Amino acid sequence: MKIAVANDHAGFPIKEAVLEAIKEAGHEVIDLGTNTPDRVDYPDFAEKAGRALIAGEADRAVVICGSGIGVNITANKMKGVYAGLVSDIYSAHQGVEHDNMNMLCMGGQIVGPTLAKEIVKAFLGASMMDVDRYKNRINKFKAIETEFFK
Ligand SMILES: O=C(CO)[C@H](O)[C@H](O)[C@H](O)COP(=O)(O)O
Repeated sequence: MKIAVANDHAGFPIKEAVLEAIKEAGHEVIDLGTNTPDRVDYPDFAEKAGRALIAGEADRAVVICGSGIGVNITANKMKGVYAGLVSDIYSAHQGVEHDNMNMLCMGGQIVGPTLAKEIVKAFLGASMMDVDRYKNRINKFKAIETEFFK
């Protein structure tokens, strides 16, 4: 898969670990920055990753800020982006399996590089489960998205 990666200055410290995890799992990185510790604004980077998903340039995205909250809020304003704020391995795969999460958000000030790698690998290794009740719930949140976002 092609995986978009975007982060602000506070996500930068775990970025290298995230890139390593994606490559080790056999996927291609689309690096959307930032690539220095200089202060930037997280919405600009969450937006880049969301646009890459919506345009079909990326299959999934990993986005990092300090807490993960700013990028998570921003990304979920974009129709077609289903972002989850994750700091544990179970949620990293369950979010895909049950909820079709296509963007993983993490906090670079919350999650260390070793855990971040495991989270990314769990996210990328997961697929949406073919279970009617999960699909039905997704259809329900997409109906809400259609009503409120357009
Ligand atoms: O965590 C964040 C938003 O949820 C950001 O990454 C920043 O770390 C946070 O807003 C603090 O910003 P600062 O410019 O580094 O003080």
